[in-house]
Amino acid sequence: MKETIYALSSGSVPSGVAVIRISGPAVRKVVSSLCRKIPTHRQTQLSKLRDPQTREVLDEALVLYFQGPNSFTGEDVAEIHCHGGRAVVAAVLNSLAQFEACRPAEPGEFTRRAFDGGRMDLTEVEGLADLIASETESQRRQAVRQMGGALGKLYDDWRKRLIHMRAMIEADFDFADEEDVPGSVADKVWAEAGELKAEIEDHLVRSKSGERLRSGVQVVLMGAPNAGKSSLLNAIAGRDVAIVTEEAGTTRDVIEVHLDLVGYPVTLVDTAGLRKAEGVVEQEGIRRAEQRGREADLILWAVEPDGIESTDKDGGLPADLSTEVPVWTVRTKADLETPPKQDSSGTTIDIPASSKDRNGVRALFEALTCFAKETISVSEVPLATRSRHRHYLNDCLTNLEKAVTADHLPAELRAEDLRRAADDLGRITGRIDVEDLLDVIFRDFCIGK
Ligand SMILES: Nc1nc2c(ncn2[C@@H]2O[C@H](COP(=O)(O)OP(=O)(O)OP(=O)(O)O)[C@@H](O)[C@H]2O)c(=O)[nH]1
Repeated sequence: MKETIYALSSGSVPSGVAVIRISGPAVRKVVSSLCRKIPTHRQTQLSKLRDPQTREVLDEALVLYFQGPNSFTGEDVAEIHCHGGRAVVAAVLNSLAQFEACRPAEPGEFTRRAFDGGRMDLTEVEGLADLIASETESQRRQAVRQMGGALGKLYDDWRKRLIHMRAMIEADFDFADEEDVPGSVADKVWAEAGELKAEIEDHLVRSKSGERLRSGVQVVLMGAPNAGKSSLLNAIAGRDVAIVTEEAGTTRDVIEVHLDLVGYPVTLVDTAGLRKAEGVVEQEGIRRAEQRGREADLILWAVEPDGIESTDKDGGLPADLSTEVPVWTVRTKADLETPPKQDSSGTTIDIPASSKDRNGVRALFEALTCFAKETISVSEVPLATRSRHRHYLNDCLTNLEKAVTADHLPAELRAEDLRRAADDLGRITGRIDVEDLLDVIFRDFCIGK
């Protein structure tokens, strides 16, 4: 018999209220032992919780019961909303441990059971994980939509269309010898497959912003040592995230700060100053800095005013970076500029900013907010949000392309490519062999979810 699992599902204790969740076939037995009476399906019941052996009262709690399959996991589920004191929670968990059929849940195990029971597809599971991890308003909105099944439905619809196309082609060659089946069925199918391919391509292009919304727009601060990068990071973040000293080469590793710019997520990254470094640690820091620069959506290139001698000016922005990634020049330490320079009105954005008197920091903040908005452009249509989705969508496109263009090949082979394309979409929603993926996906969940 399947084990019944339990876990503290609310945050860390102590807290006002703690929620302990139980799921599995022994739920009715456990609940009736702890609080005598099982609540009506989906209704709350105020109960005295008692130790199953000693019958000592542990707490007075609200208990909810969801009869399977109409529950989150699809199994019988109970939730105990008790007081969130450490001793209370420990006592309730200890009581649950006394039942032979019960054991503590693994991270994400409730959701895993919901997936195994067909209550959620994989994109919904990922949406739920994203919702729990969401830090900004726009991330929350996207996650809610995905958790509600919008993305999974899109892929399921596409998959059904492909399955239908394949059925039409197979019917066409089954009846190829019969004269009354019009030969144009196949032509129509290949035209439809071409249309679907264009839809998926369009979806992939727009989904770049879905992925960015999930992970945050990557803005990387680069420049010579001592140019004022860490100070700028701290000034934009409004707190001391990075260490600032007068010594060149202070920042050795990559430092990240997650910002919520009016609802848009931005990851601002401080990096080691670029110069011809001698030491192994600094060289590695510079290698990491350049790597992050390559993955960036935007580089903020920090440049000190002329005449300041603190900077090693022998390292520049590598040429491949300045051509591949948009670069804004930020003239740091603007308070030291004499006389202050005028804003340049060239094609590159040039922003003077002083971390000391904060002049220009506001303007930089606003420019970054606009950049994040443009990069993310929150959309009402569902977008792919993970590289995993992108990977299978690309596989699907490759198979569709083969099917559509191979008009010199027998229809059986082309129909097989349609099947492969449908399977690729099935892998995104978890309808097709994804066993090896599940551990990776559920590993990100916390215990109790
Ligand atoms: N006057 C003035 N000094 C600044 C400003 N920003 C930074 N500094 C000073 O410049 C020095 C270097 O600043 P950091 O922010 O550590 O520079 P960095 O580019 O991160 O340096 P590395 O980590 O060595 O690459 C420190 O002494 C700061 O106090 C500024 O806006 N105005």
